[in-house]
Parts: sequence; structure tokens; C-alpha cells
Amino acid sequence: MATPMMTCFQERVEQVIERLHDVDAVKFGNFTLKSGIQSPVYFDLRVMISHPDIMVEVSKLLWDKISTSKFDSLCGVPYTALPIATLMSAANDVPMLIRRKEAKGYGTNKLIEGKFKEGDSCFIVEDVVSSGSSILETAQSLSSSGLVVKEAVVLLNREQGGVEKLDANGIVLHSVFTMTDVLNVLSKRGKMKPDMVTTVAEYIAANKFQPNKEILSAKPKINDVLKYSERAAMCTNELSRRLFGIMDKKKSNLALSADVTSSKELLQLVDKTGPHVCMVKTHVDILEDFNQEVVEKLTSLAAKHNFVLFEDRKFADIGNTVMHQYSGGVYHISEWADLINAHAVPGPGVIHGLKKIGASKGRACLLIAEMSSSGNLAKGSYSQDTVKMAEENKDFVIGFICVSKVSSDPTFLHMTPGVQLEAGKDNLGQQYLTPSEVIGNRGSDIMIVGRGIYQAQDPALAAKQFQIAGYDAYMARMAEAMIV
Ligand SMILES: O=c1ccn([C@@H]2O[C@H](COP(=O)(O)O)[C@@H](O)[C@H]2O)c(=O)[nH]1
Repeated sequence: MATPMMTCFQERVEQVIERLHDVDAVKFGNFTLKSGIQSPVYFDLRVMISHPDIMVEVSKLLWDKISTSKFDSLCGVPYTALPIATLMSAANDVPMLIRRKEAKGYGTNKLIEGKFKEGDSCFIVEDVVSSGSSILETAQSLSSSGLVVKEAVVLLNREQGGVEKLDANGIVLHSVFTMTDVLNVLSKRGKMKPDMVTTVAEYIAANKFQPNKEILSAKPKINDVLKYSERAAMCTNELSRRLFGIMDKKKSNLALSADVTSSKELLQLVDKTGPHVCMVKTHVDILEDFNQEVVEKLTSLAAKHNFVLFEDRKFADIGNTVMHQYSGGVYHISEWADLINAHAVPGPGVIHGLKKIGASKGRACLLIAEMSSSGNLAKGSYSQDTVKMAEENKDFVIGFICVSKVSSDPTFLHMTPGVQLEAGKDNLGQQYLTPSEVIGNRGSDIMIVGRGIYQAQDPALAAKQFQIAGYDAYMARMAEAMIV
């Protein structure tokens, strides 16, 4: 019941909170969140789409909250807020933008759909905010497309640090109601027992995102919350330190796999995509016209665009043979490649042979702990033994080719091939995962992308899109891991 003092807006808010509870969009009990944390409260506002009356009222409340602000367009955070933003846009005749979670990889390949010009302001709409990372991720995509994001509106602020985090990133968050409002309204209306109100209030207070505590409190996920710059400072190997530094400076965790067969094409591709990558990976033995001039030009491009050169030679022989393969033959790989890789199958001799040639030149090596192709044998105890071999040779081995996180040592790099903007397969067993799966969910550091870039109509644009997708996934992973 509304008190005489209660404003119409407050009364509408209370009614919506009660309706959301009645349709099970707000539940109390014992739930395991995506982060693994146990929570006594769970919000699933997606159920609103089955209740058009709630959707309409929610969109009106959100609009009433922001109607005095000035902006050129609205953008709902995918996916729950998309229909809400659509209702707000249509009812108030304000244009809307849609942020794709991932670019299509064909056609215009845009990450932001809708009409806008550089410098236009965009207001973000979201259903629930806890740490603020989803809004931040959307804001980053909008900003990298030239839009200005200064404000966001949310139906429910869980009061877990989202306001502070967004504020630190220059975004003002407006909310229709908070978690405290939910507890007050539901207990007042007899929908919650007092002991549950206390349990939820204590849980919320104890689970706030605290930016300054990130390293101290991030017990099980330490290398998920360490920034590239912090990991650079922990590395004793000069090349891994340089690589983390480049990733930090260029905001890129993208390695281009430049698997083209003509030198001219290779150099043009690398020059165009160079601004977006932290690394270029080559297979020089597929070049039909290899000569020393090509590697000289490649190393100049590496200096021009500041990336690391990785020759994906996959050494797999006894130490004495790999020494010759690395330093001699036609390619003289040790003269120009910063980074090489090796299979662990021959035993540690392969690393010792390569180290004899490469260590004094400041080179380093990755071990292939896992592969992306279907039916491959690099798994289980083989992968674990590969990690042990790397740990015993940390002066030269700086990480892994892998498709999952194989070590928790933050100085090791995890690099994952088989990445496209959409998951799938080729017809020869290559298996593709998306940037958000590889960097965000699996915790890899660098995604290796070949055909997704060099077969795109505009490889520079595709590289930029992978760069944004990979970096957004890294930022989201960091933000999520920081919620303690
Ligand atoms: O397990 C592995 C190890 C290496 N690769 C290499 O990565 C690229 C992937 O190219 P796409 O065109 O993106 O499929 C290619 O050079 C492979 O030799 C891998 O795919 N899987």
C-alpha cells in the first residue's frame, strides 16, 4: 500500500519489485553463481520477456529516470537489456544502437549496428549491475567505434561496487532501485522472512567489488586479475617481459597467423594489420619465394609496429638436429625470429638444443602442451609432463601453445590457436573457439588468428575487430575475477 507521502514513481517501483518477485525473476535460497560464489539471492530478469506488462513498465521507469539527460542514442547491453532498450527507443522516438557481442566476420563486419557519427553520445541501458563489468565492456566497444559514453541506467543496482567502478571509468550510473530497496519492499509486503533479509544484506555487504584489494584478495585466480604490466614486472625472461609490455601498451592480445604463400602478400598483410597485433606468427617454409630480404623487411615491420615475431616451426627432433634446423638451412630462423616453439615428445633434449642456439640471442621458446585440431594426442598426462618440462627450463621456455589454461604461473604465457569470431570447424579438423571463450572463459593470454583475418575482405578491419573482442574479453575477465 502506498503511503500518502509516497511519490507515484516510488509506488510504481514497489509494484514492479513485487511483480518481479511473483514471476520468479528474484529468488532467495542457495545459488551457485557463474564465478563459483554461493549466493542467497538470484536475479533472472530474462523471465520478463514472458510478461509484456512488466517489460513495458520497466522500460517506462528506466526512461523516467533518464528523461532529463541529453543523448543521441540508446544501447542495451546484450542480451536481457536489448528488448528493454527497444521499448524505450520506440516509445520515445530516440534512435537505438546494438552492440554485437562478436562481429559477423563477413559483410560489413561491424561491432555496432545502427546509424551514428563520431562524437555522438550514447546512453547505455542494463537490467542488473553488480561489478559494472558488462556495462564497461559495452562502453568500451561503443567508444572504440567513436561514440561518447558518459551515462548508463540500470533497473537494479546490486550495490556490489558497480557505481564506483563505472565512476572510476567516467560513467555515471543511474538506477531505478537498489538491492536494499528490494529487501525493504519485499519484507514490508510480507514476501521475505526477516532472517533471509539479514542473510542477503550480509552477503551483499561482504561481496563488494573492491578495486584496491584486487591482488591481495584474488586467491584462486591470481593470474586472472594481474594486469599485463604487473605480469611483465614479474618475468625474468626479457622476451616475455617485452611481450607483456607490448600487450599492455597496444591493448592487444592478438597474434596474427600470417599463413600466406607469397612474400609480397605477407609483407602487405603484416604492414596493414601491424597496429592491431602484439605478435605475428609465420610459417616461412610455406613461402614460395622465400629469401633473406623478406625476413629483413619483416623485422623492420616488427620494429615499426612494435610486435614480436614468432616462427611456428614446431621443432620435434633430438637436440643436435634441432640446433641445425634452428640456426642453419635456408631459413636461419634463430637470426630473426624472437620466438619459436617445440613439441615435448623428444624429451628435454629438444629444449636444450634450441637453448644452446637461441638463449644468447635473447630468443625464447613455447612448448606445445595442447593442440586445436580434433583427435590430437596432446592431452592428459602428456600435457602435464610438458608443463613440468617448461617449469624445469624457465630460462628459455616462456609459455605454451594450448587450448586451456595449463599452468597457474603468471609468468607463463598461454597462446591459443583455432580462433574465429564464431565457433566452428574447418574441413580438415581445425576447431574454432571465439575470443570471449578463449580469453574470457579459458583464461588464455594470446589468441592466434589466421584465416579469420587474412581471408577477410578487409584484413586490417578484421584485425581491429579481433583486437577489440580479445581485449574486451580480457577486461571482462579481470573485472569478474575481482569480485571477491
Ligand atoms: O594446435 C595448433 C597449433 C598451431 N596452429 C597454427 O595456428 C594457425 C591457425 O590458423 P587458422 O587459419 O586461424 O586456423 C595455423 O598457422 C596453424 O598452423 C593451430 O592451428 N593449432
